[in-house]
Amino acid sequence: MSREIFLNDTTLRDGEQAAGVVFTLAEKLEIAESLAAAGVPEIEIGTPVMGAQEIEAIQAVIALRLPVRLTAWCRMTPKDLDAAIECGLTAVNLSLPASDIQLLAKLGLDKSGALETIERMVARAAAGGLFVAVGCEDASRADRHHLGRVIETAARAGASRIRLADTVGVLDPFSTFELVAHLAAQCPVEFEFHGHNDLGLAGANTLAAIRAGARHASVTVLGLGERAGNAALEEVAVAMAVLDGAHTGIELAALPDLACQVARAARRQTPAMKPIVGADVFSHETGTHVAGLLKDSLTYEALDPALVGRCRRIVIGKHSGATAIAHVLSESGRDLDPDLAAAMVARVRRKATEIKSSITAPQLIELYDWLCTEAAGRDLGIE
Ligand SMILES: CC(=O)SCCNC(=O)CCNC(=O)[C@H](O)C(C)(C)COP(=O)(O)OP(=O)(O)OC[C@H]1O[C@@H](n2cnc3c(N)ncnc32)[C@H](O)[C@@H]1OP(=O)(O)O
Ligand SMILES: O=C(O)CCC(=O)C(=O)O
Repeated sequence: MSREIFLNDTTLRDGEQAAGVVFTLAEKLEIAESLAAAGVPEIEIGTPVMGAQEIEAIQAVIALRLPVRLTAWCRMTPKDLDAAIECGLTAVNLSLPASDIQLLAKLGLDKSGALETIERMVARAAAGGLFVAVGCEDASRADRHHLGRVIETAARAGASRIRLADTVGVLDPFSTFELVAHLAAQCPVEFEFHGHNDLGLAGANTLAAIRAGARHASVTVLGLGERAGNAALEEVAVAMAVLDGAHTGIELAALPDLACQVARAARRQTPAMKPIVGADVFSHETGTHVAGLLKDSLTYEALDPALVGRCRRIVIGKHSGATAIAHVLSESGRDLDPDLAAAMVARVRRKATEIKSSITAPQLIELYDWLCTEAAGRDLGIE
């Protein structure tokens, strides 16, 4: 992909909206520093109108003078905008629902009222010298004609970017591609996609949006965010690198540590099979896979673990074959006698079934030593 793509991180805003998640001031500062060090170009750091504590945190992040754009989420109201200005922010995401259901039920506003609000509030923010992104909340359920008019109105009033949000996560990659291609083509300013993961599609939808023309995408570390979360920074950045050869400026090898840091601060467990950063995603147990991998790692790996600062792990367990077992034994200087291979595989399988787990290297050595002792006993005629 030749276009430059910007992955804008909203861990500190949408990520912290995940139920029960609270970052301390110190954690916010550390996360912001790590995001910047990892090459994230823009961080949405909070919601100024939440009050003094949030404003203090936003000001503290600003004071770090990180080499990134800092933005904050604001409802499209003077009160929210003033709170952002009080923080000293120079960029804001001014958000207004785009769908009828949200406009009417939440705000009691019709479409023309929404357009008037956008015109008035964007002009006000832009006149104050702010970089203005307009967030179209629930855009994926909005009327397309209205979305076109939102884009036109916001751009005319001085917005520099439009953010299309799939707020309740109802798009799929096909509908995302089609919608973004349609809107980005008529958008005279930058275009951002903000996906949610309610159907497990946020990452895929984000890639589809980028391929359809979005130059910006919202992401969060680990996909932390409202309900099922957002598109995960680590998944989108790595998928773009591996599938499209695209460079987002993100330091891929920094992502696992960043994920640990955010998981700790969020007090969330990272699932072992979470792509890129989960404990087991570069671990291989299955016999045929390990036999293939030992010949050429491309047989069973989408990416080289080293790309993201990780290591491949061969695990011995219920599904191991003789090649894997011989390989692990060789690491402790033991040669698996070909005559004992089938018996060793059977013992490993029995042991793994018994303990319902994988087998550690010391356990494997113990099994092998017993087998050798038994075999030697048989050779000597001792039963
Ligand atoms: C999809 C998203 O994630 S968008 C991001 C949402 N972020 C947040 O909500 C941040 C955390 N929220 C809060 O701290 C609080 O809800 C606050 C400070 C924003 C508002 O607090 P309160 O004044 O107590 O309002 P409350 O939460 O009860 O209701 C939300 C109000 O915002 C209004 N509102 C919601 N979205 C918008 C919008 N985009 N533009 C203008 N007004 C809006 C609602 O109509 C409602 O107003 P009402 O009280 O007149 O009915
Ligand atoms: O307002 C926006 O830009 C996006 C807000 C959001 O987090 C969402 O709609 O999911």
